[in-house]
Amino acid sequence: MLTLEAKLLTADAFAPFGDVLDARTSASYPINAGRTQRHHDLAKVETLGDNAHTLINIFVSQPVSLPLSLTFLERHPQGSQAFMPLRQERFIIVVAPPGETIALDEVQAFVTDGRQGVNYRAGTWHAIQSVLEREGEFLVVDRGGDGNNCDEYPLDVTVTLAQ
Ligand SMILES: NC(=O)N[C@@H](O)C(=O)O
Ligand code: NI
Repeated sequence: MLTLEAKLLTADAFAPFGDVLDARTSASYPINAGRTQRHHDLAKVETLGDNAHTLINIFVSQPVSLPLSLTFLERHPQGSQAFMPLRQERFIIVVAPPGETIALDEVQAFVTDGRQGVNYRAGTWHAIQSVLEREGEFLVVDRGGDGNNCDEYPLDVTVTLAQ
């Protein structure tokens, strides 16, 4: 059993796994006669394989309780997957670098602050959507197309919040 304390999410710490989406820290430029700031091209959407195309989805998730017990991580070998909260929900992230196996010492846990989203790059091992405290509504951008795009890796992980 692997026990992890979730750290506050930062772009640097998350860099091996993908991108952090955050309008407070990303560059932007004015459009629409200055009425809008465009935070442009924040993450790389990957859609690989036959008939690959981008999906725009909304996930409505029920909250998880802490400590969070996981029995597997999953990956999407043919595409990235982005989660952006629509109502400033916080969520737990558990990730491991892409690869055919997962080294326990490479598994990391994070918690978002409500204004952050993430984009898992293709192949990054991750826990399924785990929103905290209340029902969460997330814009999700990921890959549609032919073939399998979801592998599971059995792994027992318990996650708490760092005090
Ligand atoms: N299965 C699905 O669409 N969602 C998962 O990939 C997830 O990361 O929540
Ligand atoms: Ni996923």
